[in-house]
Amino acid sequence: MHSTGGGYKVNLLKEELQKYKDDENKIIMFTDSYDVIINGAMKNIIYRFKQLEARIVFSAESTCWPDESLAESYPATESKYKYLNSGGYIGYAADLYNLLSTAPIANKDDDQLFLTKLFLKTEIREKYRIKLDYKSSIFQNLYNALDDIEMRLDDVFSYTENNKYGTIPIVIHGNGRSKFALSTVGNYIANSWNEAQGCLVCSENRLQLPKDEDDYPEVLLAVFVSVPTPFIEEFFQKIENLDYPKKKIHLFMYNMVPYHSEEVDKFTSIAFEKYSSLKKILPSDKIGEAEARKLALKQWKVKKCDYYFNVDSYVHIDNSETLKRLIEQNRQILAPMVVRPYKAWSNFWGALTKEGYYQRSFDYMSIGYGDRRGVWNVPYISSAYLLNSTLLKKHKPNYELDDLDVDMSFSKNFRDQGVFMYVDNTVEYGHLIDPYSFDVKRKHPDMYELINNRYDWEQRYLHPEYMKNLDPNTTIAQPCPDVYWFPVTSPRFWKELIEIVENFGEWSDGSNKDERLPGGYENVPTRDIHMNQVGYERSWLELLQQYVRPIQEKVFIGYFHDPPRSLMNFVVRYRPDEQPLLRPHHDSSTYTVNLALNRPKIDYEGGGCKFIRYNCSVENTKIGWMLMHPGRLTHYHEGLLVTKGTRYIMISFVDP
Ligand SMILES: O=C(O)CCC(=O)C(=O)O
Ligand SMILES: [Fe+2]
Repeated sequence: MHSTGGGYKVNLLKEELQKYKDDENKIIMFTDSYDVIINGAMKNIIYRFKQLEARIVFSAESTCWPDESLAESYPATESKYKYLNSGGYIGYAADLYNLLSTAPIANKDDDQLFLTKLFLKTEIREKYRIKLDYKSSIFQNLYNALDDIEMRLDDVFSYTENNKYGTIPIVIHGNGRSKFALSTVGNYIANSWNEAQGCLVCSENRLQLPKDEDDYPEVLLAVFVSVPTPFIEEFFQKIENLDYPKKKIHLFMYNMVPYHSEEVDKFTSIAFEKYSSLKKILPSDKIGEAEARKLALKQWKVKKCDYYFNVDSYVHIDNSETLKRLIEQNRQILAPMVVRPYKAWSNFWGALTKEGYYQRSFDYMSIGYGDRRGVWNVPYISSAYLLNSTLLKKHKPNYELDDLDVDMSFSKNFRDQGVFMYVDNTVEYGHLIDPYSFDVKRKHPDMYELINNRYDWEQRYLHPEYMKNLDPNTTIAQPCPDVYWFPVTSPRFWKELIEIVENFGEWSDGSNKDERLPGGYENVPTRDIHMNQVGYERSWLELLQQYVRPIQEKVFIGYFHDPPRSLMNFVVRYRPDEQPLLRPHHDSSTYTVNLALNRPKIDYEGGGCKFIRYNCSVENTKIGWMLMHPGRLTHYHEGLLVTKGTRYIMISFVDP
């Protein structure tokens, strides 16, 4: 407002001041409004004004604007905030009226320039005892001052402290390019959030969904599969689980990844009957993402839906209440906060660099980790968000701004229009998948996601009972002396691991000659496929480190080796007509792990592992359960004869 048009503010104020032009005791404060937050009581403002011993006080800032050349005419001061800012001032009515009447100002003129020129005239300055608020006792202009201020949160009152001058300013002004900093501060001050009660504004202006589901607002649910995404089955399952009447949802399904066609079809063929309508864009339609997003918005209008709920394929909506809660929160643009588990990557930014890219805000981690909960005004959201159709009256989403990608365009478009975007972490809504290194050329690529998407990998591939192993009260089973036995992987893991190796298919020939080994010789050969042949070595070693090592430390006490080292990790295949058994031997390992990948008496007959020194065999091996035993000296062992079918096991020689 400082540029053309600021003069209008002065003229309006002057007109209003007419009423009090002779009042020498009435105190009047003027502030801008759309970029100002007042965080304190009137009596405190008056108290501080009186302490400044002036008739008129202007707010001060560190940049001389709009006419830099006036800087040298300013009175000398130690303060960093040397220059007048016209966004806030306070004074006695009569003095203010007379000051503003000293000279005329056109509506289109710059108010800051006008007031600066008055201030710079010594006789006027002295006549009205005009001072600048050098220490931000009342006014804090945020531009170029963000390093001077710090958010202070206490049990009842949140405030910004000016560290440079030890003051607690009351009128906070997001001047110039500090608008987003003001929004950040505004998440806390003016009774928005405090330490004791958390978010105070979250319960304001909420919307109550109707009792009868038939009266629920209609939602355009736009699902975007734009990149190959791990754990897409679970993604669709969670969409399906959303607790919202499907007949009130119009579905827009965009898929541009041929690999996901099957899952998308599976989902939409069921969705087709349940949802109010379905529009589907397939890879063969050859429609780019930005274009598709435009079509989705169009569909929103065609179907006249009250809301637009965007969910990208790498957002798992774990909380089935999400859609309802977002609607109830009643904002124009609201994103459920989602974060990559164990990482700091989320679907919002707390602050922006000058160039408009990501910057970590002072509260980013507290919000991301959920230490602070609320509904936060932020400069960037993506991936999952609810738009209210009231937005469309004045504003249009735009996914194609300048050369920016769709997400950057989306947020920048609203920032530029001054529309606030919020992210909600009042509860857990879900989490983000990291699609970055997902390689769909592999067989069962999700199996390879232990490192990048550990949380989801565990949900799908870790044995449901695994965690119990770690409970100090759980004794690990010991079918033979110093042979431990525990569940590690889920049924799906063994099924897919077998399919990975069988799909690869290049089983060793079972002879002593083995080109895959450094010496080229295997003393006790098996028919096997090594994990490095199917690209699974890194994942498997991670599995050993994350899930096997803790149990090793529990049962073989005093032995620590982190990470476990293992050069030989392989799936063994026993068949009556191929290699049906393995003769007695020692392993070249400190300890060996032996994971059963299929079921005795169902998938094969015979088989098992016998520990000769103890005359003890484990034949009733359990799928997904792992045997762990010392490799040498005491645990001389053999693989027992398989008489029918195929037996698969996964072996590692740990710390050879
Ligand atoms: O068949 C078994 O369970 C034992 C396999 C084994 O000892 C090995 O591969 O070294
Ligand atoms: Fe062995």
